Amino acid sequence: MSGASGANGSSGAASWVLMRQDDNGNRVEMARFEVRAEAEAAAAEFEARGHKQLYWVAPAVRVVVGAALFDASGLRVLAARRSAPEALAGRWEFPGGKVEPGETVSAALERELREELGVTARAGERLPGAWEVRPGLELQIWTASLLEGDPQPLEDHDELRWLDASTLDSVDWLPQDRFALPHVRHLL
Ligand SMILES: Nc1nc2c([nH]c(=O)n2[C@H]2C[C@H](O)[C@@H](COP(=O)(O)OP(=O)(O)OP(=O)(O)O)O2)c(=O)[nH]1
Repeated sequence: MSGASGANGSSGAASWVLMRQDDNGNRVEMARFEVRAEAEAAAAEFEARGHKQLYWVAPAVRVVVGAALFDASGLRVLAARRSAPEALAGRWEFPGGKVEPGETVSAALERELREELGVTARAGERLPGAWEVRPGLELQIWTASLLEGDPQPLEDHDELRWLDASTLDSVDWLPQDRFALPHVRHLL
């Protein structure tokens, strides 16, 4: 299958996935492709073998993980104000970033918090929901606990603010993040 980058997506450019659903309704990602026609050809090849599985091609979705980072008391969560790009500057978000190919979401969260805020944090659980940032990019929010360090706006942000249940709505959140606020509030 030329053009495939393997089930773990070793190529950052791969943007089409070949999916399979078996008799029990289980869906698995079989391979990733950079070129849609190659993914379609692979799907047709499998279909032609006449097994009972279903094969189809779908756009690969890349995850952006946002961290609902709680302080030691568990009563405050960190919001970060973006400094770039221009279209998003001034809006508030949960610190985080894109999951790299082959990286787990928890590892990406911990890496982004180290890079962006200079802290050591441990990823917790995923909150319900997923929101499209733009086609092919999906935002998930995960909880995180601060283990070490005092968060600083080292990259991508120009201000940080700890918010509690009474101030959670006081900043101008990015639209996708607003959907996650009820779940975050529930934990405060
Ligand atoms: N990090 C983060 N990004 C968000 C949130 N909500 C939201 O819409 N976004 C958008 C903003 C960006 O378009 C995109 C994430 O990009 P990013 O710039 O944070 O990712 P990154 O650190 O991996 O950046 P890069 O390496 O690709 O430059 O998702 C959020 O809560 N956290």
